[in-house]
Amino acid sequence: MDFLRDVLQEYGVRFEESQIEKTFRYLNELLNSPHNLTALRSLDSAVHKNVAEILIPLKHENLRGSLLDVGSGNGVPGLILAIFFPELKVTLLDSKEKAVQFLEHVVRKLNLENAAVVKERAENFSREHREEYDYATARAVARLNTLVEICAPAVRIGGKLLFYKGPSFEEELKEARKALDELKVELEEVRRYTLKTGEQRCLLVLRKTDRSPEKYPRRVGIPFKRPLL
Ligand SMILES: C[S@@+](CC[C@H](N)C(=O)[O-])C[C@H]1O[C@@H](n2cnc3c(N)ncnc32)[C@H](O)[C@@H]1O
Repeated sequence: MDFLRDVLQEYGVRFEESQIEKTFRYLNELLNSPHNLTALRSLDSAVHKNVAEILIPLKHENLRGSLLDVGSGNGVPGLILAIFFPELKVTLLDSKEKAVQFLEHVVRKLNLENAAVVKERAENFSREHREEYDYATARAVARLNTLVEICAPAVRIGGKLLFYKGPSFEEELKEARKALDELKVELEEVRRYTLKTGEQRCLLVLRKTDRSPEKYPRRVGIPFKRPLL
């Protein structure tokens, strides 16, 4: 736990002791999970990539309201955000059974009252929950044009989409022009940062400016197979 505390302090992330304890329990569950839900094998890299990477670009914010994490998988970023922003109500969405089982197990073990797990495809969920959420988040789920299509319809006008990306984000932004335009989303800010591991990361902050047309998202699989270009 000291290592986790030290790393977050080095990055200037503020925390309470109970959040460190919950995060440590989560990381242990993840690294010992029989479901093989992470490529990370050491606590060291998990602290940087699954915790610090998520909190660094949000360290000056106090997120509150409702948040939909699309393709939560091993719980990143949704579970971490639920731990560090207790005033957020987080929906952890994934379509895979083994991810959902793991997420439900961790939510129960950590007694995380502000997180709920849903097994569904994002294309269906966003269509059924139009304009409901203050935030949508995702990491390592799809390219930006696909993400915008499957996430934006669930976000309210004025709400934000927060996407964690690597150095290829500029190319993805160019490719997503049509998707942003069609789904009524604008790029607000790019928060770039470097992890102590040397990796360059960024958080794309986008804002929804108007209702997304009813025809989006298209049916399951199409935003991935035929992304808006
Ligand atoms: C590579 S994992 C990333 C997990 C986590 N977000 C992270 O950053 O480590 C991608 C996850 O997205 C989920 N996923 C992909 N497409 C999806 C969709 N259309 N609807 C719901 N979940 C989806 C997959 O089941 C998988 O668990």
